[in-house]
Amino acid sequence: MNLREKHLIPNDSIITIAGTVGVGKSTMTKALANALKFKTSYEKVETNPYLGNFYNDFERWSFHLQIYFLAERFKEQKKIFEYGGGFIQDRSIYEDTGIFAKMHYENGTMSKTDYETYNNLFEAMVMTPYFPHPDLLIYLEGTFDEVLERIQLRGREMEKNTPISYWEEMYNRYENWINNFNACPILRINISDYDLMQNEDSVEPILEKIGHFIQQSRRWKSRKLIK
Ligand SMILES: Nc1ncnc2c1ncn2[C@@H]1O[C@H](COP(=O)(O)OP(=O)(O)O)[C@@H](O)[C@H]1O
Ligand SMILES: Nc1ncnc2c1ncn2[C@H]1C[C@H](O)[C@@H](COP(=O)(O)O)O1
Repeated sequence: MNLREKHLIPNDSIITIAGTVGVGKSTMTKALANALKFKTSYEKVETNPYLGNFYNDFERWSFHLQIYFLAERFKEQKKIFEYGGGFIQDRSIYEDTGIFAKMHYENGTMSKTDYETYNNLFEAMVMTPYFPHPDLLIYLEGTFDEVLERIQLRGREMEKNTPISYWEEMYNRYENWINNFNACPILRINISDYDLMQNEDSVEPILEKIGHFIQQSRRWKSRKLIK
């Protein structure tokens, strides 16, 4: 029996990993996909044509970057839908609007008109049959110092050169966002409770929780359909 069967995780599940920059989403995506033999949907950083410019000049590039991310994520959503699930997704589409676009608008680095255009597009895209809401959103959390250390260690120059206050504001916004999030079920995991770098088996307790959560939420959904 494989790990997916052992933990009763349906093979059409869609699991999305959320959390602030550097917290460990890509690393978790890879570990879960390996353990479950699921496909992955990554956020591509190296090939993003706007990201470097954006970090040099938020005001000039924030709208372009949001549109780019939205298009990329929508293509990924479509792919997940066409495959019929069985995916681990590195970052949710909800974070683009709920964290990044909002933060830049509220800080004056995205204009009101651009923000409204972006939000209208987002709403129109999410209201389509191509948009499967995940079975589960895994929210990774740690202390701000841990997150900052990981950003420094990973060493992307554009992120290292960004003021610490930017990461601190994002960290606080994430806390607030997750406390009010209700688009799909959430599993919160503290990054000090596992260590995928030292011990790959530390993913197993997480699989157990995932299985439990998805079983519960699918039962709840089917009861809602019967009613
Ligand atoms: N469980 C972990 N223990 C220690 N370091 C980790 C762990 N997960 C990720 N890291 C490290 O933290 C940094 C950021 O991780 P990454 O997965 O790229 O984060 P994200 O995708 O959330 O930006 C990387 O250098 C990665 O090797
Ligand atoms: N929607 C976004 N707006 C601005 N910046 C974003 C958005 N989504 C991701 N990013 C940035 C943040 C990081 O520099 C890279 C990759 O994020 P990570 O959390 O490391 O996967 O893209």
